[in-house]
Amino acid sequence: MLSISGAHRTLDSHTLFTDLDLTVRPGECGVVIGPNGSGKSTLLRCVIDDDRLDDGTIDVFGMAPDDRSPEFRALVSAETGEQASFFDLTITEHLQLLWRSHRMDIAGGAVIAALDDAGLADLGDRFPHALSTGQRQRFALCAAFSRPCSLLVLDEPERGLDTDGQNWVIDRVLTAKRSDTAVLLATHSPLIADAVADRTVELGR
Ligand SMILES: Nc1ncnc2c1ncn2[C@@H]1O[C@H](COP(=O)(O)OP(=O)(O)OP(=O)(O)O)[C@@H](O)[C@H]1O
Repeated sequence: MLSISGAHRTLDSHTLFTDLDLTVRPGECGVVIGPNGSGKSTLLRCVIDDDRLDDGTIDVFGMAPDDRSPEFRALVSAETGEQASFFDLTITEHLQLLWRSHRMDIAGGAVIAALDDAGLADLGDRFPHALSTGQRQRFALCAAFSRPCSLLVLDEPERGLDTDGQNWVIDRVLTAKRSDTAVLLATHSPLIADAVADRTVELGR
């Protein structure tokens, strides 16, 4: 379970959120909405230990956010638009590397099937820098969706995606929920929010 309690964060003397509580149980999706600059990414960054609350607590399946901890990183799969890539590895090789790190079986056609599911079946031999914006986003999400986790954190997964791509995101989030993954998602897409949210937090009000 993800439990955010009494969360407070001020940046440059501007309070982004205060006394914020949010609980997301396994199989549920918490959606964070609000205008540009309202603090959605900041909240998600606090959950994955890219930023720290000024006050309050975050509990991720019994752990405080700690990106130095292999146990914490095993719990959380995040796509926040800041993925680095190797210049000379194809997207298939990136996925194989990620899956090996999580002790997943890369034999057989599972990697190809995951790329196919993301609409990238014909692009497995491409380098990430040779993909379009939407294709790169599909690849980043494919990586986040395909590795095991207890909490999936997605920051504006709709970035660069066409309507088919947004429906794919919805499908993947609903699949994650069915497998008892907790999902925390920030979005500007009413299509995605309405389809997946069990509870919604609105920032900037
Ligand atoms: N590293 C930083 N240092 C100072 N201010 C920052 C930093 N990162 C973000 N901010 C500011 O914090 C506020 C919240 O930013 P954040 O990215 O969390 O908003 P957001 O709701 O995700 O916005 P968007 O919808 O545009 O993605 C903004 O005013 C932003 O300029």
